[in-house]
This record gives sequence, C-alpha cells and structure tokens, in this order.
Amino acid sequence: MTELLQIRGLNVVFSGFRAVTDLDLTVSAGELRFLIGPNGAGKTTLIDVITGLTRPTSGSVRFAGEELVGRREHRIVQLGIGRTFQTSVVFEQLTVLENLDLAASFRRPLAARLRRRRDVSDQVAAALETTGLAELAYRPAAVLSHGQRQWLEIGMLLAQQPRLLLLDEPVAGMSRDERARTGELLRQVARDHTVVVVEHDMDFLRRFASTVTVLHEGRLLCEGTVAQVQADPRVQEVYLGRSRKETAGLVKEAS
Ligand SMILES: Nc1ncnc2c1ncn2[C@@H]1O[C@H](COP(=O)(O)OP(=O)(O)OP(=O)(O)O)[C@@H](O)[C@H]1O
Repeated sequence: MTELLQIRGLNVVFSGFRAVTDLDLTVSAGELRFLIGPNGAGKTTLIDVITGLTRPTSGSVRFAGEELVGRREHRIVQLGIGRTFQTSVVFEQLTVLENLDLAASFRRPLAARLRRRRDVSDQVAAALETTGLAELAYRPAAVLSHGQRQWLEIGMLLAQQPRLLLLDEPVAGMSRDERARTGELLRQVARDHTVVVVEHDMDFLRRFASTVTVLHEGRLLCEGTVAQVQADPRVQEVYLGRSRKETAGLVKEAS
C-alpha cells in the first residue's frame, strides 16, 4: 500500500514538557487506523501537529510526499486533510445543507462563499447521502441529536473532499445505536478515504478497528491488530491502574 502520511522523529515540547517524543508513524492510503492511549498520551497533540495547529519542536510530517511542518492550517486543509474537534463546529442556525455547503465552499472565493446557493453540489449531495442526513437537509442543525451532529461534522469534512480524515473521539457521548451507526459510517468512508480515529471506547475499537497504534506519554508504545495490541503486556501495564472500566475494556479479550 502507498504510504500517505509519514511522521518521522517528531518531538513536541511545551515549555519544557515533552508531549510527543521521537515519534515515527506511517499511515498507508486507504487505512482505517485507530489511535489510542491513556489521557495525556499525546493523541490530540499529534493531530494538532498534522493539521498545523501546533508547530513541533523537531521532526517531519509528510503527506503524499509534501512536508506539512511550517505550513498554515488552511493550506493543510487544501492539501486534503480534514479533522473534527472534540467540541462541535456546526452552525446551529444554519440548515444541515447550509452547513455542508459552507464546508464545501472553502475553495471558492469569499463572496461566492457568502452567497446563498440554490443548487446542491455533487460533493454536498454525496455527503448527505453517506451520512444518512438527506431527510434532515432543510432542518436547522440546532434540532439534530448529538449523534446526528457528529455525522454532520463528518459530512462537512467529506464535502471538502479530503484524502485523509482525522477524527477526534467521534463516538464520545453517543448512544449504543449511534455508536454502531458511526462505526458503519467510518467503514463506508474508509472505502475511498484514509481515516485516523482517536478513540477511547474499547467496545467500539474491538468492533471496528483493524490496525491500532498505542501512544503512551508521547511515545509510540506498540502497533498492530486489535488482538495483538490487547495481548501486549506493555499495553496492559499502561492501562492497569487507570479507570477500571478502561482497563477491563482493553484486556477483557486478551487473557
Ligand atoms: N498547549 C499546551 N501547553 C502545555 N501542555 C500541553 C499543551 N497541549 C497539551 N499539553 C500537554 O501535553 C500532554 C498531551 O496532551 P494531549 O491532549 O495530546 O493528550 P491526549 O492523548 O489527547 O489526551 P486525552 O485523551 O486526555 O485527550 C498532556 O499532558 C497535556 O497536558
């Protein structure tokens, strides 16, 4: 498989605190990769570095052969990387369609961006379809349930036609049904995109992850299939002493 994202020798130091240390990570085109690790492992920092929000102290982040370190956030979006945040970025007063259209318009000039469009572009129609929100297209985003809002955010990324999607805890706070639907959505999205998902929910991970990367205290601890990661004594050790639920979820099937 072609390597799409190559991170080499990455270090991020915040006022003397090492948030990421000597990290090498490769994600191939077409992967659905899960990134896990206890609180403070450096997962969000890593996504912030890839998307240009945080500048690393040293190291390289290459995407489709292009160096990302030093590029502005909007240039990284234009190169084909989209991310969701732990907090919502949906405009509540706008309809689902308007939110998608606004997201899709990032390549258009500002005047065209602000003008209301009557037609629905192909990528917006595709995003509506993929996320299952077509019936809610003309409803304000404010009426959406928590799950629907998360799907809208994923749809907003899809409307920008990225090659790589970075999703930060997409199922946090979701009901069981919503989590299952989100897993199916991610599988569908991963058919023609590369997806990296930061997720704490171990049930979700066991159900939908194939390759998992485990970070601990800013370093790469191990990488492999869900079964390999669960069976790794270092991973069990890192999660032991954490919340019982987290540990039980991770090691349940390893023993
Ligand atoms: N801007 C910052 N300044 C100082 N320290 C920071 C900053 N951003 C993150 N950190 C620290 O870096 C470490 C890694 O944080 P990060 O948010 O990347 O972890 P995480 O793996 O995403 O954790 P969580 O699962 O809790 O979201 C933490 O100890 C955090 O307090």
